[in-house]
Amino acid sequence: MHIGKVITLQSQQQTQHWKELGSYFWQERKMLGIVTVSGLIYNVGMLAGPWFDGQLAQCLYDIVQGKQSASDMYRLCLCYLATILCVQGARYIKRLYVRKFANHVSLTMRARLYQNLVQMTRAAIARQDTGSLMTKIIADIDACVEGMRKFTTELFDTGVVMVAYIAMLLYYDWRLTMLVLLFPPLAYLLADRLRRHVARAAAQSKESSGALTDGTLDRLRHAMTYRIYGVEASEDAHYETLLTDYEKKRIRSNLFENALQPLYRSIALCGTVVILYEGGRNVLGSGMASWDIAAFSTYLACFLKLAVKSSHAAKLFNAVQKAQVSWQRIRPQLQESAPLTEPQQPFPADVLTVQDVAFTYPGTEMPVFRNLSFTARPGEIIGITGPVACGKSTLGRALLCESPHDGTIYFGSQELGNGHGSPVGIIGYSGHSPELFSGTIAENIQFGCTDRPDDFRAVWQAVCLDEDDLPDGPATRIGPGGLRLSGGQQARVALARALFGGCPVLVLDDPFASVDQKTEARILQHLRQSSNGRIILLISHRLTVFPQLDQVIWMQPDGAVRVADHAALYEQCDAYRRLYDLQVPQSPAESLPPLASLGKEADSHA
Ligand SMILES: Nc1ncnc2c1ncn2[C@@H]1O[C@H](COP(=O)(O)OP(=O)(O)OP(=O)(O)O)[C@@H](O)[C@H]1O
Repeated sequence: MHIGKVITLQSQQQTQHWKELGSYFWQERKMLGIVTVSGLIYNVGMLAGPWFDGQLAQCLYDIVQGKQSASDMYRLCLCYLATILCVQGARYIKRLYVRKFANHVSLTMRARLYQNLVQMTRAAIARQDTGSLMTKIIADIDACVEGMRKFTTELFDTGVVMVAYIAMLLYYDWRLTMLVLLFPPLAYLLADRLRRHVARAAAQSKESSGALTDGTLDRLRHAMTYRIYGVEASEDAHYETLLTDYEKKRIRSNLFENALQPLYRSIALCGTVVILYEGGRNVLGSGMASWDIAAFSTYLACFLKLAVKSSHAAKLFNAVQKAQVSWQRIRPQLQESAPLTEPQQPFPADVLTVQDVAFTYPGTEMPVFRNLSFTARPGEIIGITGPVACGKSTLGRALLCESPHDGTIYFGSQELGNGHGSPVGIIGYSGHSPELFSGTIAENIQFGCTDRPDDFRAVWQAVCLDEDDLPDGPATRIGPGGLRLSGGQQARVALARALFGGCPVLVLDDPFASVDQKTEARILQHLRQSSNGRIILLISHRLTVFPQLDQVIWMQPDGAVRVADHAALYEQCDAYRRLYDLQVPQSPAESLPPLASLGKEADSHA
């Protein structure tokens, strides 16, 4: 009963696989219609070749015997030529449309893959080696499409034509045909035996190619580090190992793929010996049938073509097997993905409510933090801090809801998605890496929001970029990854982009790590003045400005969290007090003016 269920489930899955694969054929049905018509003309027309060969041989014999003249031969040649032109024309159309079909399928698959990859969560991306992931998936798509192309081509070039050839052979001598047709199945049998090895060799070659891509990227990315630490030689030796492994596996895979073809062909061609003997007897009148030279010639030509075709069929099995293996691997990446949601801008300011949130990394037991509850009102700035590796960045990323967490996070009355990302346009994020694009500073800041040029100046000033000596101001080109800017400038451009984005909640992970304390205080003052009700969650190691914040989340290495304002935390939490005093020894908490009053001061100056 149990086994029965398993088999039913497997066959249902198999049917689903074929349905999904079949949908690609169905999408291209118009092209496949043209392929079918031209394929039938071409393949049925292929029978004309052996027939004309036989007729020409017979005509030559008759001319020698004086039964026919040279003009008969010319007429026959002209007919042959016209038939070849028609057949080859149909072949050209068929090939052209099979290629077009394969290209369309490849593009559809790549577009789906792209949609799925860009919608992968950060956690899922982090679990994969991007180099080998891309190499494997693209190679799998190519193998799958190649299998579909070969299948479509060979369905006509091999399938239809073989049926036609067999019919013709049977017509000439059915007993001899039954005998010689024993050989091609032997070639299939061998191909079937070897196909698993072929697929395995191809998979190993692909894996090795992925490892080599990763190795190359790693060697390039960390070239300077390897040089500084004197490990270049050992890294090069490791790279050499990868290269050798790739070479071995590639050769093995190529051997399996190409060297078997002549073997299949030789086996299929063994029937020729039998035809030469038995066919000769037929012509001499002592065989199983009575033949003239035309019949002998046509039969032999027909069989040779059939044998060559049957060796193609063996190769086709390998291609289809490879395509099946590739399809199973890429299928999850090719599922129809939800369309990307358009950002619903602007989301009005609202309250952020975090209730009993805990986060545990997949594969680990202990939560990085637990029981986190707080409410942030519009305009509030909330500091997040704690000892090294206590989970500050993890909390920042958890608020983006890309990985599943316990508890709930609400913005106003809307619950933010748990594990599939919060709706676009609510939470803005600026992480450790500035992720700048080559282009101008303005293009980086206005990224995705080019339709709001007026707000640009306010953001430019808020991050103190107006105080920097930039050669072309906002039009300064920053080079790939922003390499022409200092670390502090890169951090401020990334911050400006997050501010310009207009999300009502901003998570800023250590945005002031590369700026001096004066600039940090000034930026914070600007943020407060121009908040427009935006909630800012500020992750930082530096506590200098924390007395000015509305709330502080203190994270402990054991996963416990405390939420209070600076004064209360300073009073009640020894670890927080010690850290704060270490950084700001001479200034007790009360001595700093609250940030709200700084805003008012600035207003009154204005
Ligand atoms: N992808 C991950 N999978 C498993 N554990 C992780 C992952 N990322 C981080 N961690 C672990 O989670 C803990 C918190 O890391 P996190 O980067 O959030 O700390 P942090 O407080 O931001 O660190 P820092 O003070 O260095 O900025 C660390 O113990 C870290 O090893």
